[in-house]
Amino acid sequence: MIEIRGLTKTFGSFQALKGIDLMIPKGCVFGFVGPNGAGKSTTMSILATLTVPTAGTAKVDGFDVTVHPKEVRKRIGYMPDFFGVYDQFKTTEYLHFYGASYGIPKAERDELIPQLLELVNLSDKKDAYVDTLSRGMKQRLCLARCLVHDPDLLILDEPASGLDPRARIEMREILKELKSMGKTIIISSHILPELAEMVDEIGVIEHGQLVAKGNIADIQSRLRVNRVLYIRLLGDLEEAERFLREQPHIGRLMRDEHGIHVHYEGQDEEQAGLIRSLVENGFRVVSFSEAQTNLEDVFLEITKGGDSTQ
Ligand SMILES: Nc1ncnc2c1ncn2[C@@H]1O[C@H](COP(=O)(O)OP(=O)(O)OP(=O)(O)O)[C@@H](O)[C@H]1O
Repeated sequence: MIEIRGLTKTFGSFQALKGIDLMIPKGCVFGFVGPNGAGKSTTMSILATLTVPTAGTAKVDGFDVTVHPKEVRKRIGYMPDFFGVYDQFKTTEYLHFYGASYGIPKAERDELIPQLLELVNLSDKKDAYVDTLSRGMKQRLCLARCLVHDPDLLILDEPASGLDPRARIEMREILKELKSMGKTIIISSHILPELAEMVDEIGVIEHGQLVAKGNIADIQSRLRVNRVLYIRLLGDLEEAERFLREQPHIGRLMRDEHGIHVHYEGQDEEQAGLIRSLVENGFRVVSFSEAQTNLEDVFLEITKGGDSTQ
């Protein structure tokens, strides 16, 4: 559905995108993550045909965004990271306005708009003025607007930004429903653990370069994100800590009242050996557990710079 090759964008002498390659298959929900200013919005704006790339190509469903922008626009719904001001409109009028600009006849819109309002849980606000809606409601209305012409691809720039936890959950549920309708979705966000629950793949962008791509488990194993072990022990914890420091693959250690948190760089085999040597050396191990690393850890690991991203 999306085919990006060598995409570059410069603003004056500043290179916002430095040759991005990215393929996103049909039906995929793709999470685009990266720190502020990394180039997410610029990439999305190019896909939405609103920004012209300096070099490289971007295609949507086979159509090049610069050569066939009209074909691209028919196939995409774009939600920017700001909400335009249309405060004189009621929600229904707002959707009619967008529907009409896509050339959808009035009779069709009359049928479609209540369905869209229902999909985004705004049926009870159909006669409300847009400026009286809460931020979460405006975001959902904006999403409904993107769907008015039934596009195959949704480009959503930070749709959950500024929403409270309940509104974020509502947004997530709507996105799940859109996924089940077969839409391809590219979504950017800083709310990484939330993204993890709904995306099939993530791409991490930093300083205008794609530094990692794949499903979260793949990226974790490729980056060898450190495991964090928690070893609960009876007896002298200080002595256990000294012993652990001398073992291979041990990173940072942190002791609490009952045990020791260990940042561990070894694999399963070595980890099994570590348990054995603790026991063989007389340490009374009560439990040995492995904390799950989450997307937040992955993100920090990737964007800390250095060779971990290569
Ligand atoms: N029109 C412009 N003129 C000059 N610089 C720009 C322009 N648009 C974007 N930039 C710069 O390009 C870089 C990438 O911006 P972009 O908005 O794509 O980042 P982002 O990853 O979406 O960040 P955020 O998460 O803060 O929205 C930034 O350094 C930004 O200042």
